Amino acid sequence: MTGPLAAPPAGAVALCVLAGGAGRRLDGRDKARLDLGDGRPMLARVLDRLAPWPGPVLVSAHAATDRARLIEGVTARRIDTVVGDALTEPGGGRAGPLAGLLAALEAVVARDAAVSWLVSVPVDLPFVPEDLLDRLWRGCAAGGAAGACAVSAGRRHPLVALWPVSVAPALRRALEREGLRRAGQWAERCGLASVSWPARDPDPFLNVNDAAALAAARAHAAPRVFP
Ligand SMILES: Nc1nc2c(ncn2[C@@H]2O[C@H](COP(=O)(O)OP(=O)(O)OP(=O)(O)O)[C@@H](O)[C@H]2O)c(=O)[nH]1
Repeated sequence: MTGPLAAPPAGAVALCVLAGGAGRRLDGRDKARLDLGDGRPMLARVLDRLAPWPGPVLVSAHAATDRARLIEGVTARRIDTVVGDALTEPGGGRAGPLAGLLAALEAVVARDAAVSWLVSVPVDLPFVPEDLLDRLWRGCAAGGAAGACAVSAGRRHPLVALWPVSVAPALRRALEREGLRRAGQWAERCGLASVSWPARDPDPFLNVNDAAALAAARAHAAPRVFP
């Protein structure tokens, strides 16, 4: 980043919601479509919390053909592009979230020269903080880093991060030639600044990975009914 700008230039930061997972710990349910009891699919919830996003909005699916299923019930939200994964495992299996991140980075590099950064957010974070871009940006600028990654309760969340789009070729090399798959390793390699969020209940990065986390998220998200 050149100079600690107080805010990103308009249109310079894309958003990518990663939604191409298999959801194995939730018996294969599509997390993007989970309703926490507030009448919205989780993808809509995440987009609502981060709206209005001041740049292109992408959703990363495993295959671009997943588009119709993914955006059903979400059409009132702004989605500029749904991208399919940039690579798969031999046989067509999922290569993991970094394959989705790469697809999004390559898509914005190819289509929009005004975009220099991209924020990735997994779709299974229904309480993602509304000040995500602001704090990641300021943490990145303050640390003189290339990008920034969210931390809560002492844990790094390598997929909740601000990336310079210029890392796309290096990410492709790492995925294809080294077989790198772990997001934490990739974040480490990019030298991202760590940006901590204050503790709160629920944790702003509560991750709906399994039945227990889904129950906890539902307890926090459902509209309260007062007698
Ligand atoms: N585009 C894309 N996104 C993925 C892929 N694998 C995981 N993700 C997304 O990355 C985020 C973190 O995924 P995980 O929780 O590790 O995996 P998951 O598939 O959602 O769940 P499990 O199968 O239970 O591990 C979620 O938002 C997923 O939708 C993939 O192969 N491609």
